[in-house]
Amino acid sequence: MGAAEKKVYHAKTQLIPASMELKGVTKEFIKPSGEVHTVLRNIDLKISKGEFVSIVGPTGCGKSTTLSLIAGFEPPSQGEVLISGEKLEGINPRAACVFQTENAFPWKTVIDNVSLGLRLRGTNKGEAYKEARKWIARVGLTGFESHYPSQLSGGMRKRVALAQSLIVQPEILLMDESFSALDVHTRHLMENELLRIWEETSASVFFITHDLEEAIALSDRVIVLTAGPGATIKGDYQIDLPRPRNVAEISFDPAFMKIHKQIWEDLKDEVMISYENARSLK
Ligand SMILES: Nc1ncnc2c1ncn2[C@@H]1O[C@H](COP(=O)(O)OP(=O)(O)OP(=O)(O)O)[C@@H](O)[C@H]1O
Repeated sequence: MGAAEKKVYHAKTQLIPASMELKGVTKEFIKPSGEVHTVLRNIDLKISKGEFVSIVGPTGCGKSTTLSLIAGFEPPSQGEVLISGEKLEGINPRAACVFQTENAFPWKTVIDNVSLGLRLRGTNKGEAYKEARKWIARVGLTGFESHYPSQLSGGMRKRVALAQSLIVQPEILLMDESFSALDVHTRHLMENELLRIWEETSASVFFITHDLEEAIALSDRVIVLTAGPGATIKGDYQIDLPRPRNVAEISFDPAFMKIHKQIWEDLKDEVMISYENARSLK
């Protein structure tokens, strides 16, 4: 992205209302002992329409909890979650999720799995199948419409999961370690596939990963959470690497290495704190 374009991009993020926003969000859980466990403390985070934002942080710091708040699976204990400026109450209808585990129903064929979201929204079978075929083609699965998930590889099942989520044209795509179970080559293929499809849509993506390289390679911004309990945002990094990107190659770019070093300095400290906390509990 050139300097002029970058300026426009920043102006855009200021002018367009955030697609999703966490405003002063604290999340507490009650432990079985009755004790209050504060997971997130006073989080302020805005993600613009069309932005690709990844979140990294030590294990157990609250990344999935943040995703659950945006999805509306959990309400905040304090503060609010805004979706396109409106306070979220209950499940977020504008979001679709892709988790690490399989999304597809094993007893349904690829086309029935992919068309399901539209069928549940009342689209007739013919129309839903027509749209599903388009999405199956977009994720490179033409010819596999009648296969069952067990007849596909792990990477192909991830493609089904992507098509399943994207067919309903969500404004927000929530991804929780979606590719972490894949071998590195399939993972790079899927990451490139995701970027290609994302660039054709205006969806905002909130992506959880343990892998800092993956976060940088994919994202417009990388958020670093502190070690819990009571995690806060430690860093919010703009990733000004050119697009389109090839995730398998971008890590050789000197600009990539520079930002990686910078973010890792932040992340490393939190990983050490988390490790010390876990050791002191033993
Ligand atoms: N429903 C719940 N009830 C009680 N505690 C919970 C609940 N969900 C999450 N937690 C706690 O909140 C903390 C943060 O969990 P979360 O899964 O959000 O972390 P994470 O950063 O996604 O972890 P990981 O990197 O290991 O996937 C953990 O201590 C977890 O035990």
